[in-house]
Amino acid sequence: MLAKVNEDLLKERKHCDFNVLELTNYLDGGRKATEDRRKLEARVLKTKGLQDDIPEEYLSHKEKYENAIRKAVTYYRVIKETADPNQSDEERAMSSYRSLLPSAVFKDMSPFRLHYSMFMPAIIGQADEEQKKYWLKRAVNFEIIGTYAQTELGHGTFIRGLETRATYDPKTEEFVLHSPTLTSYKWWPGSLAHTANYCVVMAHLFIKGKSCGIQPFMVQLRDEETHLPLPGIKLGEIGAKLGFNTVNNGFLGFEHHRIKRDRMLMKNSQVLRDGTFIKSPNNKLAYGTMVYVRVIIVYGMSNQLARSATIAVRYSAVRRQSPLKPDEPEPQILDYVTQQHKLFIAIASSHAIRLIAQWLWDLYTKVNNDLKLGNTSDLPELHALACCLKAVTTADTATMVERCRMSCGGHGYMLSSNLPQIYGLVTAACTYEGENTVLMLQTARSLVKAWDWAATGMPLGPTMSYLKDKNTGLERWENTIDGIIRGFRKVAVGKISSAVSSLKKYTKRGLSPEDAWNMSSVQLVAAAEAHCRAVILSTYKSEVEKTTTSLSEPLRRVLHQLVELYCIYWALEKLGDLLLFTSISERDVQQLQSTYEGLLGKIRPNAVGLVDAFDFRDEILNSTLGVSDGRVYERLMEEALKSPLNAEPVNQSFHKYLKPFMQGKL
Ligand SMILES: CCCCCCCCCCCCCCCCCCCCCC(=O)SCCNC(=O)CCNC(=O)[C@H](O)C(C)(C)COP(=O)(O)OP(=O)(O)OC[C@H]1O[C@@H](n2cnc3c(N)ncnc32)[C@H](O)[C@@H]1OP(=O)(O)O
Ligand SMILES: Cc1cc2nc3c(=O)[nH]c(=O)nc-3n(C[C@H](O)[C@H](O)[C@H](O)COP(=O)(O)OP(=O)(O)OC[C@H]3O[C@@H](n4cnc5c(N)ncnc54)[C@H](O)[C@@H]3O)c2cc1C
Repeated sequence: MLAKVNEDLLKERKHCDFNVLELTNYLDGGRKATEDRRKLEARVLKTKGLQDDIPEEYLSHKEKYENAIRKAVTYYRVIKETADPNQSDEERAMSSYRSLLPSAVFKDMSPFRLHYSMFMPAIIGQADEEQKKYWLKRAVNFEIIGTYAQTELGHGTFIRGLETRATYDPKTEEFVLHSPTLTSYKWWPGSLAHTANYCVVMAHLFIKGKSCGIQPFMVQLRDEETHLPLPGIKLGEIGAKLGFNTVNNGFLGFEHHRIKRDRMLMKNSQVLRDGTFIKSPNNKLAYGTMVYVRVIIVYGMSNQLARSATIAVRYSAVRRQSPLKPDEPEPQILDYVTQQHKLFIAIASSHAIRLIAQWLWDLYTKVNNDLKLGNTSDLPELHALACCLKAVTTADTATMVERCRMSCGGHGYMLSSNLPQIYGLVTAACTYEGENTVLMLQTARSLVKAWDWAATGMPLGPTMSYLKDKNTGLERWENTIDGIIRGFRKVAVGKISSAVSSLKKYTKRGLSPEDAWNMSSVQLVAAAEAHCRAVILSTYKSEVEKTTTSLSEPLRRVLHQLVELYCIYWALEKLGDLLLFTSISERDVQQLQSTYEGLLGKIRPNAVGLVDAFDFRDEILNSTLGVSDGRVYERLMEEALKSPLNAEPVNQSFHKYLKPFMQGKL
């Protein structure tokens, strides 16, 4: 017998005034894409062995890892079997980044995540053609499992400060890898501890006593048969963390470990047999894997935010609490406007971030194609954008996921809601792949440069060209989306101008450029954020306009409402900035506030439809609160009963401790 669907959810679905499937197709990129995704999900998720007998949270640290490996091999075997035979190795390596299927299998994260997210991208971006052909085939077929080891115990951010040495020995045509200090131990790489047997290691290359910068090396870590670490290689796990507990983050030290010359990945720089070093056309190309991951992280954020919003909105439609009016039944908590304020921005942000991610991916692809032709001119703009978009979208997502969790009250605190685990995953993204403040300062560096170029009439990249408009006069504020976008650009111009003035002020006082930079860095980060917000708002709006022309009128209307909600939300959030740098008036603000409240009311009847359209299977949500049938209380009880403590009516600790304690015998 089919389980009954919660009445409130049924009603919500009836009231939705747009076609939910049409939105799903739009989000997937077409009807066929939805069908293919659903088919793949159905096929993979019916595989035996992907489910947990005991919820992951009740396992020990060691059992969690072993269980994750058990599921990972089953999962990736099916993924291998379902791969499109017409795809090249490179396409197969890059095809997984949008899929949320792993979320259905791992409540935390796959211990093979780094193999896909960094190891294979590093081969593609750093290996020469011959190396790529060899290593990628082995990696795609899972003959080897790899990771990317860059961060050390002593340095994560400052890559040039990495201490692991690769010294070239021309006599034997080998590199000698060595970790001279405790702080030079690699520390953090996912899969490194007990999973990976190969690794791309970033190390400081020395030839004849001369530094040749940080370079990538393909290093075998473990014997392919016994899985024992090779001589001269020390490996281990770094211990329990806030999240990522099935990712197997590890440490790695080298003791004069020798590898052949052809193990340096030589797409960009090369070392010839006699030790001649051929420099890369641009020394930042060795950082290319990081740029790729920053781009896909943005995409990942939109997915994780969509998952969290789905859980919280469905729960809010089912949960009833405190009568609004005396003598009336308790309303669904989704009827509280404060609840709508917490949740609808998460839906809108997921849409905004998804479109930005696609746009950034297109730019990344273009710049990479240019690099193949030797043209590096757009690399700085891509780097500046990837840095600030990674930082702002991860920070916003972490804030909003946490807000989704809190919006579910006490039940949101349960691991069975999955919101705490999603928070654990997304807050990590604020740190990994470039700590957010550090990345914002990279964008600020480009903005300061662009500011000077604008002053001398030099051409600027498309996303910074608005800096040419140095008109500091306060033009009339316009309470429209375009007016808000112009306002945010004004804020960015104002903040960059202030930061540049601050740099000048401190250097005039005799500070070195570095100290002046450090003193101005709070303002520089604020300027980078303002620029990033202006880019996000304008891109979200223009991408929605570009991509919705063939959609039905009701769907277009709802997608435009989300754009409007998003822009006004941020205008109200950043009111102080707008008051400082634009001519917005109190009356304009009151009007924006009331439009915002009106928008919450317009979106309210479609809220469940909007999250249903993300089309997450229950397995992918993996949440007692987000279930599509809304039977939240039944699920909470079912999950509670799985607690190992409920297996016996009296726990042994009663006899051992409680009873003697209460009887004064202990
Ligand atoms: C998809 C769905 C999945 C669903 C699953 C659900 C999951 C939940 C959701 C998540 C989904 C996602 C999935 C992924 C998962 C991954 C797992 C974890 C992976 C974590 C891996 C790591 O964590 S791995 C280590 C990363 N570790 C860093 O990230 C170090 C930062 N540190 C630097 O990156 C440099 O240290 C730093 C600061 C630039 C200074 O570098 P530096 O000192 O050498 O450079 P300077 O500052 O002096 O700058 C000198 C000039 O270089 C220019 N420039 C600098 N970088 C450049 C570059 N890259 N490209 C071009 N140009 C560049 C700059 O703009 C200057 O240009 P100019 O001179 O013209 O001004
Ligand atoms: C879950 C997770 C997974 C990871 N996976 C991997 C992996 O697979 N491979 C890998 O190589 N690494 C990995 N890392 C490491 C990660 O890339 C680094 O932790 C990250 O780059 C930050 O470096 P850090 O830890 O040295 O922080 P620090 O740089 O020490 O940051 C500490 C503080 O110092 C500030 N700070 C540092 N430098 C500056 C500056 N120049 N200006 C202003 N403020 C500054 C930062 O803003 C921050 O507030 C992972 C990390 C995490 C958390």
